[in-house]
Amino acid sequence: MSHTHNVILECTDLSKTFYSTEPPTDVLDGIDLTVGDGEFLVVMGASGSGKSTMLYNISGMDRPTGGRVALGGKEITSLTDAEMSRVRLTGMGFIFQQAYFLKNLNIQDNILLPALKATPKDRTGAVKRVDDLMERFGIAHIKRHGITQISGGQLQRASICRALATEPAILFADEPTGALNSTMTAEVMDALTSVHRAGTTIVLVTHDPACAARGDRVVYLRDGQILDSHAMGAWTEEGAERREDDIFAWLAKKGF
Ligand SMILES: Nc1ncnc2c1ncn2[C@@H]1O[C@H](COP(=O)(O)OP(=O)(O)OP(=O)(O)O)[C@@H](O)[C@H]1O
Repeated sequence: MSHTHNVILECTDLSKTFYSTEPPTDVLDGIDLTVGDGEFLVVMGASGSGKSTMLYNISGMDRPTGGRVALGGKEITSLTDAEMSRVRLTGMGFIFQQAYFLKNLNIQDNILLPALKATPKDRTGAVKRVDDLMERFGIAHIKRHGITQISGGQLQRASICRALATEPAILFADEPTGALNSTMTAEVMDALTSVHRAGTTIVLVTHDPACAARGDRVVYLRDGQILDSHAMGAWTEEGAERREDDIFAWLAKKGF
């Protein structure tokens, strides 16, 4: 984390055990993590190292077995389910490998849903925010399309619009380019770089060093622990290739 950043998210001694298995599965084992306000943090690690589980537990989608998580200085681990839902709806945005959109609504109405839920009395404001976002991410012309009528890259940019329409302080992304070809991956990563430059904090889980190169810092997970952290400074198009090589070399040393 850059020293100029204030802390937005802080996890202390976070652990997660699944008791649904016999024997129980320890997945997160004493995670200490600080994310700076406005930081673009990348989470990497081998398959099964606990990346998704960590993302779900730091974002209140799941409840850790131990430890605490504070968002903006406020502990969220002890909130009720209803309080937690409200924090997720108004303070956080989420994107996943698959866009969870409703088939019977067009793209614009899908993007509008969470924004209307967050501010039901301000439909005009929500529509304006959504229109501006769709314009900014190059999908305004397909707003009346159905979700099966657009490309995977457009669908993921729509997911980004939906996540940002509530103006969250932090955006969590779990392998958002995992199902995309390299052209669409670049489109989505350009969108995330723009989101980051506009000041939103991002936590991105990815397997792809080219995507990781967009971040300010990469943490590496192994067996549910943060093994190492690699600070990179701000991404530029000119420096992209060198950063990617640098991440490759860093990962190779960990046997990735
Ligand atoms: N609900 C669950 N019940 C039991 N075990 C689980 C559950 N969810 C995840 N796990 C286990 O936790 C471990 C970490 O899973 P997780 O999905 O967090 O890893 P990951 O690093 O994101 O992997 P990938 O890169 O393959 O997505 C795996 O061994 C997985 O089987």
